[in-house]
Amino acid sequence: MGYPFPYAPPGQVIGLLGGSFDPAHEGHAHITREAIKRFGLDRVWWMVSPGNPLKTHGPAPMASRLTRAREVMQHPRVEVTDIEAHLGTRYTAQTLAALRARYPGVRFVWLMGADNLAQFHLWQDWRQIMETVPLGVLARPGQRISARMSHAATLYAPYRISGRQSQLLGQAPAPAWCFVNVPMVDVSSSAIRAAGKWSAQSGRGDTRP
Ligand SMILES: Nc1ncnc2c1ncn2[C@@H]1O[C@H](COP(=O)(O)OP(=O)(O)OP(=O)(O)O)[C@@H](O)[C@H]1O
Ligand SMILES: O=C(O)c1ccc[n+]([C@@H]2O[C@H](COP(=O)([O-])O)[C@@H](O)[C@H]2O)c1
Repeated sequence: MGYPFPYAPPGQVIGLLGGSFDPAHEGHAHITREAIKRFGLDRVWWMVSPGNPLKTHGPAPMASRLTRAREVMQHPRVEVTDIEAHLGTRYTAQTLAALRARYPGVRFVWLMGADNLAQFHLWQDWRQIMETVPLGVLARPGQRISARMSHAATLYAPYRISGRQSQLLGQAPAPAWCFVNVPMVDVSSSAIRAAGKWSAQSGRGDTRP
């Protein structure tokens, strides 16, 4: 399976980090490195989204976001992709169904920052996602409590793997989720945009801190 779909043999554990990446920043790179370590992942694929269904503003063009993401994330075990644009999917449940059909035997783990767990119950078919793939959640500044108190965390409390056992997540049958309290990096794409360091039209910008 070639471009735009990375190769993955059956048995590999692939972390998927979906995001707008508008623009990508050190917070994304940091949680990716932590996820590889803490969840014992073979690889991580960034999936630069054609557009988050819950966000009202349109993101910068895909090409600019991909270019920036590849500058920010350079790691031998990470691929930056625009898979969803090629699959024609926007909703995560649809993306996961398409990927599982294309990669039989590959184990996918959905990765997210704690802010996304707090909102997860608003996603389309979120319970189906939960019942299909393990979920790896990484701490984010100001979001640890809301994530822990969230609807998803409460409903699926019996399926939580403790942070100390995070290495089990990749092989765990769904539903399974794990919150890891990693060191936090206080950066967001919205703060970078608000500081005028990323132009939504062209995607060109200076994202140096
Ligand atoms: N600093 C961070 N710490 C932990 N997780 C993060 C951080 N930044 C982004 N993430 C996570 O990365 C994924 C993609 O995030 P996204 O591309 O929306 O960036 P963002 O900084 O959250 O953007 P915005 O500020 O526009 O909402 C999400 O799961 C999000 O929770
Ligand atoms: O499927 C959904 O309903 C859904 C709702 C909100 C967000 N998502 C996905 O969550 C990921 C993070 O989105 P974002 O915009 O917060 O970076 C990205 O892959 C989105 O497609 C998915």
